[in-house]
Amino acid sequence: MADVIDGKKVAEEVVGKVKTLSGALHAKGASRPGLAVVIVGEDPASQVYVSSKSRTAKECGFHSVQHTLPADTTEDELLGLIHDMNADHAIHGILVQLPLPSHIDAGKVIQAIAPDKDVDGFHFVNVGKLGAGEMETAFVPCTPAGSMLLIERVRGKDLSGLNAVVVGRSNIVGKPMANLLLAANCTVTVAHSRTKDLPALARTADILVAAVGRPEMVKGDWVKPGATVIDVGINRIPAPDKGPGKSRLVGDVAYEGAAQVAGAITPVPGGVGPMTIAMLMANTVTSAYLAAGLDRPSF
Ligand SMILES: NC(=O)C1=CN([C@@H]2O[C@H](COP(=O)(O)OP(=O)(O)OC[C@H]3O[C@@H](n4cnc5c(N)ncnc54)[C@H](OP(=O)(O)O)[C@@H]3O)[C@@H](O)[C@H]2O)C=CC1
Ligand SMILES: Nc1nc(=O)c2c([nH]1)NC[C@@H]1CN(c3ccc(C(=O)N[C@@H](CCC(=O)O)C(=O)O)cc3)C=[N+]21
Repeated sequence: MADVIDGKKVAEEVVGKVKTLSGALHAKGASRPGLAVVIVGEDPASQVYVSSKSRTAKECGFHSVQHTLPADTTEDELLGLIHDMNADHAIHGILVQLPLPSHIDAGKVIQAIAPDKDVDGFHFVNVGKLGAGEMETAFVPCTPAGSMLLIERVRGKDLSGLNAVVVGRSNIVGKPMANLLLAANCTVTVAHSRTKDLPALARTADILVAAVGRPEMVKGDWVKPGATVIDVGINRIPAPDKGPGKSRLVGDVAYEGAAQVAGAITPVPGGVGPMTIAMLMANTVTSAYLAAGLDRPSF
């Protein structure tokens, strides 16, 4: 049976480190890290994540601001808010919760965030820095960054020569994940909906990352014995066994089968999800250190 990678525990360790760094910044006379989270509309799933982000930010000793805007907020109003936060010295990190309502151009909004406050790592400046290996000043997207920390916990920091397969090529997970693994000297293959014979490809992976958004798609017989399996998927599916109208959270990996074969595997919940929030805090404290002219902390 695979080792279960406890993302909740590693996330708590990261948050503990952020707390210490945040306190040290205060002791140096610099302003404490400030994180602003913006949510447009009433999507209940988004609200759960957003309140969890705000709670963790406060736990880290951050100045934490949450803007909950009505669903009919115009693009110009949102751009105006971002403009103000870009100029606000108390704010070191800006996160606009995705998805946005369809009348707002999400791409335009993301590119309006100052790159040095873009703690999601979605701005083209940060995308480019990651692609070019400029890691000293880049903000790396939180989910792939957190997944890398989990992989390093299992395999150590030297991943040289390992075969990595990333299933999914989104800008927020798949592509940055592939870039991080490449920067760590893995041989990386990125799979997507047009990939031929995905099960056979997946079986070549020493490190298999599933970021597809399809509940339990990756089966046990897709997994190479001993592989490290990182399940990024967060899918809420009906669970009539728990009662009428009840639901359950599952990943993109069929956990029971995969855990029979893998060397180590992340559970859902309690795997990558908590790491995403922890890395948001890490990016925000990093932004505050860089704004204060201090060395970049490492995680
Ligand atoms: N744990 C966390 O903190 C986070 C979790 N997530 C979760 O991760 C998952 C992925 O998110 P995200 O990257 O935003 O999703 P997207 O929908 O943006 O991307 C999904 C990717 O999977 C590919 N894909 C879809 N179907 C198949 C298939 N049958 N075979 C192979 N590839 C396929 C798509 O291919 P193509 O490009 O060809 O369409 C696409 O590249 C979701 O479950 C999401 O909820 C997301 C962000 C954070
Ligand atoms: N600008 C932006 N940045 C994001 O990082 C971003 C976003 N928009 N939109 C939505 C996705 C999704 N996301 C998650 C964060 C934490 C958990 C998480 O903590 N999950 C818990 C379970 C939570 C539950 O029970 O629902 C776990 O996996 O254990 C999941 C998903 C961040 N996202």
